[in-house]
Amino acid sequence: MEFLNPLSLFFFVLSLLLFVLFLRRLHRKLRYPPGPTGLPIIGNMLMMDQLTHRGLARLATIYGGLFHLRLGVLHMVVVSTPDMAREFLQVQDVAFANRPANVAISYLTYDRADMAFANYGPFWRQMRKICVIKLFSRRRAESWASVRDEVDTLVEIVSRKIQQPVNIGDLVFSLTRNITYKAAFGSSSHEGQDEFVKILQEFSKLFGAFNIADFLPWLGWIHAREFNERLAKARRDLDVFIDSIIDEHLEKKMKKLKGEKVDDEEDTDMVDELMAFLVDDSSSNEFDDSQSVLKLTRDHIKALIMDVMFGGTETVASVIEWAMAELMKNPEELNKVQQELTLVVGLDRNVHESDLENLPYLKFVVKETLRLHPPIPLLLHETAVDSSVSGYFIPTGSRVWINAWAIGRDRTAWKEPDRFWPGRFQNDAAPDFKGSDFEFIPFGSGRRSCPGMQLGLYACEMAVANLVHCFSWELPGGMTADELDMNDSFGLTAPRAIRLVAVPSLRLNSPKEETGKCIE
Ligand code: HEM
Repeated sequence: MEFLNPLSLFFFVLSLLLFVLFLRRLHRKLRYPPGPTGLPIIGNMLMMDQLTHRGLARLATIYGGLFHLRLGVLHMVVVSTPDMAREFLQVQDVAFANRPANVAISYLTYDRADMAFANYGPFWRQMRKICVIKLFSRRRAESWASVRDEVDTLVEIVSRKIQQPVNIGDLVFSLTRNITYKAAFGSSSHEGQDEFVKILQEFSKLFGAFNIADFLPWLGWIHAREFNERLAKARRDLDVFIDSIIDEHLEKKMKKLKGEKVDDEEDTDMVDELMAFLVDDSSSNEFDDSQSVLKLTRDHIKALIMDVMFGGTETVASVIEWAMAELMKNPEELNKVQQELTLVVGLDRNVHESDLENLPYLKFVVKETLRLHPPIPLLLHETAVDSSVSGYFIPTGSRVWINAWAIGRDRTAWKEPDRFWPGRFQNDAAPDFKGSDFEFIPFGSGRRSCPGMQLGLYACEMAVANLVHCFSWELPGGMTADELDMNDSFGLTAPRAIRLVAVPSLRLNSPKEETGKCIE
């Protein structure tokens, strides 16, 4: 046979050898970062239960500050040190500025018609500009006023529960829901809030639900019908809810144009701001790069409102609850903040916005809380192009998880990293969270960093300041500080696993008799 001809055999073996050498070179060139060995096809999917901020921090102690996992068809790299974070968020940030989205997220954001899940590019840039200028800026007084109003209401509620156990966690979660709801839809539509909260909860569950189609698309038929029906229902519910609010706003706008009288003439909410960009719904969601002014459809408005609700609710509530828990756990720190408040504000009124700039220790407490308990512990990015970091290959479409929680506790960057020690920020050289100190990135850094930082900080500082200034707090049932549970739970955010309950007593001199509200 021709095959057995010695010359042919020689060439066959030679080409095989060359091919193997080529593959080995290619493999060496395309070396993924180190990581645990996976199984064929499913890769490291059996390790799914370890993919929390704590689990990934443990894996980083074995595989290093940059490691690789494969989850079915997905490549995933995990970043756990400040230096690596700088590489991804600053040195090569354009390559890593996309956002990953699973099947549920794509569907529920109207095919990424929002800002938080839009990929980096002209559409995202325009959306971000609108959000920063129109929704979150300091000039948009209504968003900030809603913080003040709701914090006043919080103080009033607690004043009615003196010497009774108060579920601080529940209270601050409804505080931040009220703030964002009011800022988004205006005070007049407060009644529909319970219904909207249910829609949000279902969205949140669906965002995080395990769906095999995300990892092994050819097995997507498993549970597909049931899952897709749930997705469709959730989006329908949101459509009905926000469409009716948009219609109300359109009606109000028409009346104003005709010179008719409308309620809340002066108030503008986020829907009002976004409606200035609304075009006829029959136009598609597609973004035309040449557009100089962004035109929004109803779907864009719905998706953006959901960004605000998700971005601004759990994050802020989680920081307030953790700050209060750390202060209860560390009474000497609580004492220091209260002394500062007494000195600056006095004991005859509650804390005003203008006081905040004179309350450095309060700000250190919020910073230290953000370091130990960043509400978004994992920053989720995606690679836009094939990239190389520290000589390792990271293919297009890889999930990049930046462990802000682990980085905030990095032993090489922080002294006594597990201790709640706000005084560490007293030093002028201490890191700041504005995005250029990569050991402290609770708001992210670079292009995809948080656009709501100022508003979020303001809400955290106002709430914590007023809670500790207007009241003294004790743990319930004789519980000691050492017994207070400090475990967190894991999802897109990392709130306390067990809600904080504490007993308030009045701290200020003269509460108003009829309402119990602190005197102004
Ligand atoms: C203490 C409060 C807050 C913290 C710690 C926080 C943290 C973060 C983080 C870590 C990111 C992702 C950064 C990245 O991927 O690199 C983010 C993004 C975002 N945040 Fe916040 N956030 C807070 C408050 C808010 C508020 C109040 C709003 C809105 C009202 C908001 C809206 C958003 C949006 C829309 C994004 C997506 C930005 C984009 O993808 O371009 N956040 N935030």
